[in-house]
Amino acid sequence: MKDERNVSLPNKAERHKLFGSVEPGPRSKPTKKHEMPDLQNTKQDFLFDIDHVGITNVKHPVIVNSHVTPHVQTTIGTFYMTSSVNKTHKGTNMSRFTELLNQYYENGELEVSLAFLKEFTAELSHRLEQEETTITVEFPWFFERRGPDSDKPGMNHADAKVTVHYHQTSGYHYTVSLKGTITTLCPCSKEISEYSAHNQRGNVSMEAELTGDFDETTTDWKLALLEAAESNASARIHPVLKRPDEKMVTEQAYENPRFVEDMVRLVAADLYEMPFIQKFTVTCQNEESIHLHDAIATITYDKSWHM
Ligand SMILES: Nc1nc2c(ncn2[C@@H]2O[C@H](COP(=O)(O)OP(=O)(O)OP(=O)(O)O)[C@@H](O)[C@H]2O)c(=O)[nH]1
Repeated sequence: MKDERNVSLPNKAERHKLFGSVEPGPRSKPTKKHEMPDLQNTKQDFLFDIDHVGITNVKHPVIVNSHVTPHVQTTIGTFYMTSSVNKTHKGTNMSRFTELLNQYYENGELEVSLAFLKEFTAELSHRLEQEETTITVEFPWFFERRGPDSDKPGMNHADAKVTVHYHQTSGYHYTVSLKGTITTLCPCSKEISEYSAHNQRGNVSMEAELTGDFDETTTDWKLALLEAAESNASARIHPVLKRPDEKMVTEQAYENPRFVEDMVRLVAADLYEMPFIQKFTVTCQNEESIHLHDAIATITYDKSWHM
């Protein structure tokens, strides 16, 4: 009996034609770079200066250094790279962003440090002949976490983000962010219930503007922000917990109940005490275990308000 599933295939070129591919049409435009019009470099009055123009959502392998284990990690960075454009220029030269990124990568220098990003933004500003450049890199940061009793290790992670803004006359400006995860136990539930208290996974997001003299060789900003969130939580999150560990974190959470309001105020106090932070925003969002909705609280504070 004939097998209906057997088909007689035309070759690949014929298949492409079958599905709509056509022969190339006549070519009239130049193919050599020096003969091509360079629209983005047109100079005339284009009405407005542009604050930021460039490329975003660029994924690239990067190296992250950390003051805790693992000290060096390769991860994926998502880049946002822009320059200013003066109103006398039509546009920026977008190929130069990824061209420079690749150049640093090939030289083995593509690490997410303030030192690297300072060099990158200044070089980009020079190559684009523009006054200001901004680079933001978002990346997952991994850190080892051990069980509180068993000392068994595992890997946790937090979402990190760093922005360096360069201006040819006023210099550099740094902003860092970290979103970490914690346990919170509800103080109200503990107070009113005969037994137990509901608890939840809380997400603490911190964004901080660093002072110009911040020294990344002595302070790991990722670790400082993580500690601000975790040390004020009902309990830390762990990848590996044996029963004695589980008992410890459960009891610790019961002894340290926190509302979202408590969390943002306690984290704000720690960030306020860090001399290398100029301004910060902290948000705590709890994935409530007794609701479908989340609870949320935010504080923004600028130390210059009270100078
Ligand atoms: N300015 C601008 N460029 C765009 C836009 N959309 C795409 N392009 C990019 O234009 C780039 C090519 O322009 P340039 O980077 O100036 O290329 P080029 O002139 O050959 O490069 P240089 O010799 O370095 O000046 C490509 O990388 C495209 O991605 C846009 O909206 N604005």
